[in-house]
Amino acid sequence: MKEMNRQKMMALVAHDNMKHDLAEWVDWNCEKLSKHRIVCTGTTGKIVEETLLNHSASHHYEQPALDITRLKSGPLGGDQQLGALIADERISALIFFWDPMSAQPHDVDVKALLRLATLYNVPTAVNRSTADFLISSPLFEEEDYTPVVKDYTDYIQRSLK
Ligand SMILES: O=C(CO)COP(=O)(O)O
Repeated sequence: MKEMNRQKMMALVAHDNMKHDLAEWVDWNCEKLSKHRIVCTGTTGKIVEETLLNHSASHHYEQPALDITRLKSGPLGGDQQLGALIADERISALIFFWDPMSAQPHDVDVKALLRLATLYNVPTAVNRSTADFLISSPLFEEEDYTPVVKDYTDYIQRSLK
């Protein structure tokens, strides 16, 4: 079932060398992000939550109740859990700062996550500039915009000899 656009389900993930970048981006976009539900892989989620809470404390305003779901850590299955949410069409956007300079033990899971995001036409940002474009797009706030998922009926009903 699709999530209501009014409150999106934003998936945020970063590899270890990119977590600092993601934390800065989250800090910068705190007010926009806090309005939405957030789902993260385990360690990323801890940093995202801390960043959002620190932001409101240091800017002296009351943070709206955060809705952050922390999945398992990526290498322990978190990428796959997130992939399952994408396959269920529950993710509105994926911000995934993957590390282009380090091999990951769960590289196949990373690839699978990015593949499903592409398959299900999930708006996906894999670096900060694209994440900036995504979150500042008028379509991001558009309640009626729903990415079209290709119709795979022919594939599902293909005849197998
Ligand atoms: O490995 C990851 C994405 O592939 C991220 O996992 P963590 O957020 O648990 O570090």
